[in-house]
Amino acid sequence: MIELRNVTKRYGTSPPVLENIDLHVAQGELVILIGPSGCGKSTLLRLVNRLIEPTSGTILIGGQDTASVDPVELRRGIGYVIQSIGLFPHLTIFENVEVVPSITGVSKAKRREGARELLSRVGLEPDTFGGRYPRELSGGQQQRVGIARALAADPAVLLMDEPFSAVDPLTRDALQEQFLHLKRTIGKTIVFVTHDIDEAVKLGDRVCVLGEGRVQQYDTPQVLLHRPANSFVASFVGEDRELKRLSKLTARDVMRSTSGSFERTVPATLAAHLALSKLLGADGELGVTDEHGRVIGSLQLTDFGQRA
Ligand SMILES: Nc1ncnc2c1ncn2[C@@H]1O[C@H](COP(=O)(O)OP(=O)(O)OP(=O)(O)O)[C@@H](O)[C@H]1O
Repeated sequence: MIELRNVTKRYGTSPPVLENIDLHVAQGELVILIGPSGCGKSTLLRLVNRLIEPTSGTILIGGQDTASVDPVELRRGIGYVIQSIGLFPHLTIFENVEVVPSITGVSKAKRREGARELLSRVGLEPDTFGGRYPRELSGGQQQRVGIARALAADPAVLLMDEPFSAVDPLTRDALQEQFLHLKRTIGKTIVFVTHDIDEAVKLGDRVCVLGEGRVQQYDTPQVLLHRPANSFVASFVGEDRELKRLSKLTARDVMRSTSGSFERTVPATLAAHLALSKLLGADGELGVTDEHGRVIGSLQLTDFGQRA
């Protein structure tokens, strides 16, 4: 769906920020861009919607070279959500969400219907929030409006630049959960920038680690955490990477199938890192039970290092 072919970007005469980048994002995929500050994450995102132009190389969306599309037209088909939300302060929440549909000539009734639907989807009750102004909303609520606005033009592609980084950890957690749910239902291709590895692991179908102008690794979170491609990635994902990896799995994913009776058991749906914690407090072995309480497997320490 989105393809970068041999893309290089340099600002002025400085060394390239991005050098010979090849990257493919499949239709409906959520790809996370992550890397140290200044490694070119936002630059890569802005190249996709042509807020900036590559020094060399080609960027395709849906097989079409973006250089051949009028930038304004291109951006109309790409939702863009940034950290400093950029809602219009003098417009109501409804009007903010309806900005693009009103430019493209959608009728007022249809616009409002769409805005109501989108606000509900991002967890804002339209009757409560639609008539308010941005200053009357919390940071997290404003961020939700930003997402609703980006979706209002029904773009095939969504670009998100650290959308949740300006809110407190609890709100961020709630936004992430809701966003995951939303993502499953909207079927958009999403490129999402973050500097937070936990967010990357939680949200990404695949994670692209950028550093020193190059793609250091582009893999699923599981592979990234279990088999970092080099020391740069290993140090970036952190010493606790195996625990992070387990947090994405359940007891069912790591158990060996067996029946029998066990003194201590955990449910199959328990996150694997929590099952490990229980195992460390138990003596040797744990049973794993299904939703009816039947033993379907067992866990030993050696089961936790196997899978990626
Ligand atoms: N318009 C510009 N002119 C010159 N240099 C720029 C410009 N925009 C970005 N840069 C430089 O390019 C590099 C990459 O910037 P970019 O914003 O893409 O990084 P980033 O990975 O998104 O960083 P952060 O995580 O800190 O937001 C930085 O060294 C930055 O100073």
